[in-house]
Amino acid sequence: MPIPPAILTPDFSTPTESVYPSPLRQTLGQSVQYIRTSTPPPEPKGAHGSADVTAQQPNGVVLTPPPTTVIEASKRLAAWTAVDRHVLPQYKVIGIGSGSTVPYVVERIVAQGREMNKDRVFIPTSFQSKELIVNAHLLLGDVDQYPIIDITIDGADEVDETLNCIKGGGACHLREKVLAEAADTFIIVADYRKNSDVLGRNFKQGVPIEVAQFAYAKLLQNVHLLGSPNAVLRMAQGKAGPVVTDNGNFVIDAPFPEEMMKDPYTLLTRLKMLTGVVEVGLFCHMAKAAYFGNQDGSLTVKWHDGRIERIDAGSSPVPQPAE
Ligand SMILES: O=C(CO)[C@H](O)[C@H](O)COP(=O)(O)O
Repeated sequence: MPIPPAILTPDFSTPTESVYPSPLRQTLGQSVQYIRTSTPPPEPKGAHGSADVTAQQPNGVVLTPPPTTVIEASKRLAAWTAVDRHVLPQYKVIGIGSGSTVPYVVERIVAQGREMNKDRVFIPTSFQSKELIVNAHLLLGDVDQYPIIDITIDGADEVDETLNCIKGGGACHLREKVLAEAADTFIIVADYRKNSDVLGRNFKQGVPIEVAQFAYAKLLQNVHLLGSPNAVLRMAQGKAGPVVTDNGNFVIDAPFPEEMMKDPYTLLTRLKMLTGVVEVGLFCHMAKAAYFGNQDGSLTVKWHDGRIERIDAGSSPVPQPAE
């Protein structure tokens, strides 16, 4: 096919610096009212949590709407405390997870100030977190530019007593796992509903398994045989057909019996051996700590070495580094 004449004209072939278009979105430091996200709005009823925190920035800019429910307040408490303790000034490459808790992480990072953030780069785990980063006017990078990350902070669907997690409720677990693995420090933030002893007790929908599209029917059969007879292909809402991930794959949700969930590492390795599986939403022994905001405004922090820390209501966020 002949090349259209417009492409051959000199103006189009060699743009110089002065002819590059300016970005359509504002750059770091310009004012913004809200971080826009695809996160659903907080549930309408329920009391405020006792988290005594506001989203007000020093310059008066409000970045996310204040939580209107205990659950939202708990998410924010966990996110803010984890950022205060773990996102240290010397950290320059920061992985941003996905889900409804992560906007509070970004909000708190923005509150560290323009000076602190101006030479940091932020790596997204999904379309959603890319939007969060761009809308907060932070510098966007990718894991292929920055395969070593100082810290990644992410949500979770459920966390057990030894910090194994189910992730992938938002179908982002492939990129989330890559960024968790690439990070020197991986921190989980969540509300109290995610704090569990055994995976699958609270999050009943099953282990999310991202699979190549053409292999899904065969994989469903295999996952049934492996011990999850009720495994299903995740269907989209607002679209006919299955959920398609940011990577163009399908997701199978596979609930397994508690006996199998008590040993998530064995289950993970068995699932990963199935041909056509791209990634499994079981994160085993990856997190350094998990922060849970509680209903009463306190926090529970589970550490990788088995320690469980309690932070009383009203004493957090406290900017005391834990490492
Ligand atoms: O794994 C995820 C997305 O794939 C999320 O981190 C997980 O679903 C938790 O989300 P939320 O913060 O909304 O509870």
